[in-house]
Amino acid sequence: MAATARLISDRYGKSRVRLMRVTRHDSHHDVDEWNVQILLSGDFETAHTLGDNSKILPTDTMKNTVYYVARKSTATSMEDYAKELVDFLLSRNPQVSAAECVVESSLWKRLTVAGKPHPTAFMRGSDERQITTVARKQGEAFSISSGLDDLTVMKTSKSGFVGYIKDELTTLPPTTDRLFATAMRAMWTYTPKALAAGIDFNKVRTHLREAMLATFADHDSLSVQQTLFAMGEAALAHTNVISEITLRMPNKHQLPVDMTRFGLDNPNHIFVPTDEPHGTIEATITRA
Ligand SMILES: O=c1[nH]c(=O)c2[nH]c(=O)[nH]c2[nH]1
Repeated sequence: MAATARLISDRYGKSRVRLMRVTRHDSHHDVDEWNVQILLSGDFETAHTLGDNSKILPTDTMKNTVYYVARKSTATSMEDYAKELVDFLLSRNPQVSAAECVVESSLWKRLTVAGKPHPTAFMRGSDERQITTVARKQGEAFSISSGLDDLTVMKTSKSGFVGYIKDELTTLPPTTDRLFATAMRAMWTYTPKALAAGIDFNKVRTHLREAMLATFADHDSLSVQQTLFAMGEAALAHTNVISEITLRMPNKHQLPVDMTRFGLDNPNHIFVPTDEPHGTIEATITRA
């Protein structure tokens, strides 16, 4: 019988493989909590069309590989760990043409006990997650994007929004003094040149995060769009190891409460925090 359908693209793998890594130094321990996804592309057509699994590495084996490579690895960054995982899978599986690994790291902070950081006790940090996507095709170089998500920040000054389109559906009042709250996502792409030369991924991440947060705090914001661009510009100005950055900043509106009903004024004092609906502002920024 003639085929009635054709496979255009496919990949498969394991998602949400959770891993806690404890690095034991004599004086203290360090912990990393990672959520790993690994996806493979390659010669898998007959698995889809004929049910032939002879070229299929089971996703269960991929899950085991995540733990195996973590046990063997001495990588101090999730980027370097992900490179090892991708290389391990590519080198043992000629049927695989490309592998992509995404690692998301949750924050654990050292517990403070009697005013001192505890060497072996930790507290879950904020919702912020650190992210990396590491991919490689057989015989080619790595491509790596890293970033963070759900970094929730707010500023209570230097934010306004005026001069926008007004039509018969406009109800938003203009303001030169509002709260600006967001849970930002930022993903930046490393240049091939920097990747070939070697990168201290943890150091770059710390510095980019600080540069963006400093801009967020001090920027005289005429809109989320303008501040987002300024933050991306600051990140690019900070280091030449990245070529572009994509920022997404939901506008977590804080609505001033109408107090006139109670005979009170409200000089930007009492707000209702809202999660939804929220504005979504995103942009990708590169060097001019
Ligand atoms: O900074 C903002 N950008 C917008 O596009 C927008 N739209 C809106 O209703 N409020 C805001 N604020």
